[in-house]
Amino acid sequence: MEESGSVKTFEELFAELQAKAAAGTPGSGTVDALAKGVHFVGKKVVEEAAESWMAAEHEGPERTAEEISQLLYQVQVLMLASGLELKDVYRHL
Ligand SMILES: N=c1c2ncn([C@@H]3O[C@H](COP(=O)(O)OP(=O)(O)OP(=O)(O)O)[C@@H](O)[C@H]3O)c2ncn1[C@@H]1O[C@H](COP(=O)(O)O)[C@@H](O)[C@H]1O
Repeated sequence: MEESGSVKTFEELFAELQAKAAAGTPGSGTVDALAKGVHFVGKKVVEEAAESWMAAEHEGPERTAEEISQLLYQVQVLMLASGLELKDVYRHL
């Protein structure tokens, strides 16, 4: 599964989402999700976790990677919705 072109890292994505949340960027799905709140975002996390599991069992590595990327995104939105930064999570690793 070689990646061509530019690759966004976990840290880069979080910085991008933080900036959009702080600016309230119009048209941002992240800003919209944050406005809906923790309950809405939490359900998205569970949904993407389930889809990652199903992809891993039935759909192969490429689809699994795609679903996991969405799970990582939703987890980051949940961090923002909870007022957390990456360092708050990393200190538990
Ligand atoms: N990586 C992601 C990402 N992964 C998933 N998603 C969102 O999560 C949703 C879930 O994907 P699905 O295909 O499961 O969604 P769906 O079932 O078709 O649609 P839903 O009903 O669940 O919305 C997508 O519709 C996106 O809204 C993401 N939205 C944004 N990003 C990244 O976040 C950055 C900021 O995005 P904006 O805030 O929208 O500018 C972008 O540059 C992207 O790199």
